[in-house]
Amino acid sequence: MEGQAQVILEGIQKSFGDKEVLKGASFTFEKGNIYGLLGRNGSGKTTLFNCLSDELTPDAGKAWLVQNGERKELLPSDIGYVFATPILPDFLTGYEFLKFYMDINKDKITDPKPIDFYFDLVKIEKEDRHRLIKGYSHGMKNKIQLLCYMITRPPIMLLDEPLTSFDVVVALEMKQLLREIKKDHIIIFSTHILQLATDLCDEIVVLTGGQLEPVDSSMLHSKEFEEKIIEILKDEDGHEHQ
Ligand SMILES: Nc1ncnc2c1ncn2[C@@H]1O[C@H](COP(=O)(O)OP(=O)(O)OP(=O)(O)O)[C@@H](O)[C@H]1O
Repeated sequence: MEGQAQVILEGIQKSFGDKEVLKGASFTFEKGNIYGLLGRNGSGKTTLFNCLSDELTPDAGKAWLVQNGERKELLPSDIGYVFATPILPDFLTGYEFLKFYMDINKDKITDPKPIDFYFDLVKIEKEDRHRLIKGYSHGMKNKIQLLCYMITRPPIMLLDEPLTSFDVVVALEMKQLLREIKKDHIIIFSTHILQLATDLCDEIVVLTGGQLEPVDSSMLHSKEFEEKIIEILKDEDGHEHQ
C-alpha cells in the first residue's frame, strides 16, 4: 500500500436483540501504526472486527478507507482478518492450502514467492509443511492464517487475540514480523494482555461502553499507564473519563 492511508470509523452501531454492544464507535487509524484494541470480555472487540469485515452488518455507521487523499467505502477485500479460532481446511496439508490460496488470489499478489519462502518467514519447519492441517497446533494454524495475509498484503490487518496462542519464542518472532510489515499496513489487534499491547503497539485504543477511546500514547511506557487503562476498563458503563 503506497502513500498515506487511513481507516475512518464513523459511528458504528451494533446490537444483538436489545443488547447494545457498539454504540457509535468512531476512530481514525493511520497506516504505519500497530494499534492495540483493549477491552474487557464481552466489550465488543470481536463484534467490531466482524462489522468491519463481512461477518456482520452494522446497524448504523460507516467505515472508510482513505488512500492518497481518496476516500472510499472500506470493503471486506481490503481486510485480512486473523480469527482468534483459526478456520482452515483440515483435510489439506499446509503446503496444499497455501498453494490453493495463492492460486485463487493470484490477481492480488504483486510479488509472488515460492511457497517455501513463506513457510520460512513464519518458521514452520520443513517436515510440518506436508502434514495435514488437522494435526497442526492452534499456534501453527494462526501462523498459517497470518501467512495468508503476508502473501496478499491487504491494507488493513485485523488480528483477534493473535499472539496468545503462541509460545514465547513464536510470539517474539511474530512481533518482529508485525513490526517489519507495519510501515505498509494498518494493523489493529485485540488483546487482553496489557503488556503485549504496551510492548508491540504504537497506539492503544480502548473499547468501553460501546465506544472507542484513544489513550495518550506518550503514556505508553509510563508507570501510570496500567492504572489508567484499568481505571477506564473498570468503568463498565463507559461514563466520561478524565
Ligand atoms: N451473534 C451474536 N448473537 C448474540 N449476542 C452476541 C453475538 N455475538 C456477540 N454477542 C454478544 O455481544 C457482546 C460482545 O461480544 P464480543 O465477542 O464482541 O466481545 P469481545 O470484546 O470480543 O469479548 P472477549 O474479550 O471475551 O473475546 C457479548 O455480550 C456477546 O455475548
